[in-house]
Formats: sequence, C-alpha cells, structure tokens
Amino acid sequence: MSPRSRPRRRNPGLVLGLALLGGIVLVAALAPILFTERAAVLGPRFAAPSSGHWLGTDAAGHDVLLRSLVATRLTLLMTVGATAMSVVFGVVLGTGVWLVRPRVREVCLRVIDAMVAFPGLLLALVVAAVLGAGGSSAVIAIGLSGIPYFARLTANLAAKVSQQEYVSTAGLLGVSRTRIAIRHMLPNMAEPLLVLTASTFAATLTAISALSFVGLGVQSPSYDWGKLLNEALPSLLADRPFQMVGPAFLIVLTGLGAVLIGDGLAAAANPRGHTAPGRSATPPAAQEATGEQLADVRDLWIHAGDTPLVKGISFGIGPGEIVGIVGESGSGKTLTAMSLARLLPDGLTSMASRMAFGDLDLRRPVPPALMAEAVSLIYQDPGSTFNPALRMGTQLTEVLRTHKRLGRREAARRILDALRVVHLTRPEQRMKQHPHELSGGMRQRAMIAAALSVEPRLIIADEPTTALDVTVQAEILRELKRVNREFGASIMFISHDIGVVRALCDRVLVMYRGEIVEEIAAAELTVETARHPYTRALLEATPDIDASWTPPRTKEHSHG
Ligand SMILES: Nc1ncnc2c1ncn2[C@@H]1O[C@H](COP(=O)(O)OP(=O)(O)OP(=O)(O)O)[C@@H](O)[C@H]1O
Repeated sequence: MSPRSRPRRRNPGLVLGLALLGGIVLVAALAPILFTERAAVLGPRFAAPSSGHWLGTDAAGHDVLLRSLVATRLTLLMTVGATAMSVVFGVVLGTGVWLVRPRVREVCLRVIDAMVAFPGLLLALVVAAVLGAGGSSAVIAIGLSGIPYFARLTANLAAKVSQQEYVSTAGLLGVSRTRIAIRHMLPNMAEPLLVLTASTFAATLTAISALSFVGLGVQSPSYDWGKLLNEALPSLLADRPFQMVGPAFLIVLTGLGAVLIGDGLAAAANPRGHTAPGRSATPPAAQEATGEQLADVRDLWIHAGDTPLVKGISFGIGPGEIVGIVGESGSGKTLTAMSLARLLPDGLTSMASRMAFGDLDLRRPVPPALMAEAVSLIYQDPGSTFNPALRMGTQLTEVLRTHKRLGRREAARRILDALRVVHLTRPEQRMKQHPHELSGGMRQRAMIAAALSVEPRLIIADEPTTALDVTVQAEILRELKRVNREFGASIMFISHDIGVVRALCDRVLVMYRGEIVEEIAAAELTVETARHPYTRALLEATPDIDASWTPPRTKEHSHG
C-alpha cells in the first residue's frame, strides 16, 4: 500500500493572516531603526493630514504616522511576552493537573474553572493597579489573566489524550508520567493549543492597548499603540479624529491577522479517520493447553464507586495457553483484562482474594519493568495505539530502550527482527514513517511486533482484528497463533467473533453482566455442547462459521 498522506487544502485565510502578521513584524523590525529620530522631530501642533504629515501631527507636533509605525515594535513585544506567559504557565499548569492524584486534580480543576469565570480584564486591572503603572506590569497583568484559559484547555485535552491507548501502553511500560506528558501528550494537543494561542494573541493585543489607553500601561517617554490612542483622546473630543487613525488601524490589522491565522489553523485541523470494521475469518485449529497456571485470579471484583462491574470472577491461564473471553458488550471483558495488566481506568477499584502472575502478586505494587516483561497489550484500533506525532521507529523502540536498557541501535535491530517476524514489508522504511502512513494491517502487525519484542509471557489481545478487513484479520490471527506456538507466549483473546474464538483459543470464558457464566473448551463452543443458556443464546445469535477453514496464504503487501 502506498503511503497515505493528508491532501493539502487551500487555506486563503491562513495565508492572508500570515501575510498580514508578516508585514507587521517587518514594520516592527525596521520602523524603529528608520524613523525613531524623525518621529521625535517637533513640527506644527495638531496639523491636519497633508503630504508632509500623512496622518497629521499630535499635541506636541510629532508626526502621527511615524510614531504609530515606531510604536509597533514595543506593542508587539509586549503582546508576544504576555501571550507567551499565558501559554507557558497555562500549559504547565494544565499538564501538571493531569500528573497529580485524582482528588487533588479535581480540586485544581474547580479552581481553574473559577478563575476562567472571573473577567480577565478586571483581573488584569487589579494586578496592574497593585504592581503600579508601567509596560512590564501590563505584560504581567495580561499574561496572568490568560493563564486559566490555557490551563483549562490543556487539562481538558490531557484528560482526553490520556485515554488513548498509546498513553496507557507507555504507562504500562513504566515510562514516567512527566515523560508521557512531554513526549506523548503535548505533541497531540498542539493543534488546539495553537488555535487558542492565535486568538489569545489578538485578545492580548487589545487588552495591553486598553491598559496603556487608561494610563496603566506604557509610560512616557516610551509609547505603544495604546499610549498613542490615549494621547489622541483630547483630539478626538475636539473633532480631530485623524490622530486616532494610525494606532487604531494597526491594532485592527494585527488583531485581524492573528484571528485569521487562528481560524486557518482550526480549519486545517483534521481529525484522524478510522478504518471501517469488518467481519473476521477463522485461523488454524487450536493447540493443547498445559495444566500449570501462569495467571491465577480468584474472586476478582471491580467497582465504580458502589456499583460492581465485575462480580467475583475466578479464572486461570496456563503457560502457552490461549484463553478466549466472549460475552455481550459491557459484560466486563476489557475490565477483566485491564485489571490483569494493572491498567484499570481512574475511578475504578479492584479487589481479589488472589491475583498472581507467575511469582508476582498483582494486588501489590509491581515494578513497571517487571510488568512490561510479563504482559503486552494489543488493542482493537491500531489507529489510536500509536502516537500520531512520532515516527514508528521511535515509539516501537521505546519499550526496549526503557526496560531492556538497550541502546538506540540494538533496540532498532531487535524491532526490525520482530517486524520481519510479523511479515511487515520494508521494515526499515516503516520505522521512518509516521503511523498514518501505514495501513491498519501494517500498524496492527507493528503493534504485535512491539508486543513480541519484549518477549512477554502473556499477550492480552482486546479485539485485535475488529477494525481490520477480512484478509488482514486472517493474517494477523495466524501471526498470533504462530507467536503462541513458536515463542510459547500465553494469549488472552477478547472477541465478539465466536468463530474466531473457537478456532484460535484453547479454552473460553463466557462473561455475562460481570460474571463468568461458563468456562468451556473452545472445541465445545457449539449450541449442542454449551451448558449455560446465555452461552447457547450467544451462539444462536452468531452466524455459523466453518471453524476448519484456513485463511489463504496471502502476502502482507498484497492487501496492506
Ligand atoms: N472507567 C469506567 N467507569 C465506569 N464504568 C466503566 C468504566 N469502564 C467500563 N465501565 C463499565 O463497566 C462495564 C464493563 O465494561 P467493559 O469495557 O469491560 O465491557 P466489555 O465486555 O469489554 O464491552 P465491549 O465488548 O463493548 O468492549 C460496562 O458496563 C462499562 O460501561
């Protein structure tokens, strides 16, 4: 499959905005060098516009146009300074909120909400009054008043991004929360933050000019656009409005440029698409399970507050065994698997009388490195498993570099080997590509390769093929089976597809409303042999698939 790239759309607003701001920046750079001296020359007072003074002169006889142009640099610097302060502190605060414990986070979010509700300009006026009149206090005041907006947006985005599977995976791998925030979360929040930065820039410009206009901002002999407006006020009241035109026009032009850039960025933002779900095919028949338990779970309860979601279930997984979990949506399959990987979502609690994985007691804290070697996860949607902002190679090797302490080269070599194992074509090239340049099947293979590269003892596959087309599903299932056979990894396989489960798994747990209602050998998963009425109902609701069918031996690149 050829790399899919996002088609470039025309965005005239963005181009116009960039051109406008580019022009203003040029004026800011050159005007003070070229015109500062001439702007200080005194001529006739209150002169009307003429060929000598295009916008007339002010009360002292200064050329209004030249002063407006010279004021551009100071105005822009102050606006950039205050905007940067809002962005940096807001983003740090918003991300920091995500890093603290849930209860503290809740309090912080309420405080941020209250600060957002407080009028920004009023806050700025209070701060400016406390700090005293002056350019720097205006910057601090306006910068401070913008922080809550960025903090709230960042916290909201962080909450959303933190639910993504690549963030959970990084957490499972023991990547520190700070590193996850910087490496995995911030790049994926950049787009909305840039849009807010552009509109905040426009609002900051107006607010800083307003502070100077009311006398709390820049003081003589310095001047910004707001100060020039302040000086022009008596002329406006005396019917000489032209003195206002220069600074007012430049404020509008700069603000317009920033708003157009913000709108252009928002229009260019394009959420990633998802592959349409399809039906799956059946892989070769299952192999025999061993008696000894790799994972042993007894009386596992998972609660959301007082509501039980998983109700006292017990099960085991033998070494090299493939255990399927089936059941209707919401029956607790994913939560059961996630508690085994110690990745329950925030707000849920689990208890068990025994929860052992080999020698590890999963009810106690387990070092992330040990956990990473014990369990690997393969999720349903290969689109959201990888961080779209990073190259495949960077994120695939992260596992090995974090936990096996391998160098960049050795980690890359191991991943390349693993990519070859899962028959991903041109692995060297794939390592340099971003996730969106790979097809769903390729990303799923890459995920399996990453899962294999740590040589885990258990692979949890949560509907790993649901989002893939039929041919790719067959290939992926065959890879899982091969990995199980050749590397001896146990697999916990969650699926809605009874046909696949029957063909791939050794044993099947049937879940219904948070309980395991039947545990059955995969071969007996038929309407005739199932004992529990719910299992029979589930089987009757599933179209019959010939479990002996073996998928055709297709090459990955023929469909990828
Ligand atoms: N973070 C959460 N907070 C509260 N309830 C939750 C949370 N996550 C899941 N649940 C609830 O727990 C129940 C079991 O969810 P789970 O995701 O394990 O179901 P599932 O069997 O995997 O469903 P599906 O097949 O649709 O993925 C559902 O009723 C779900 O709404």
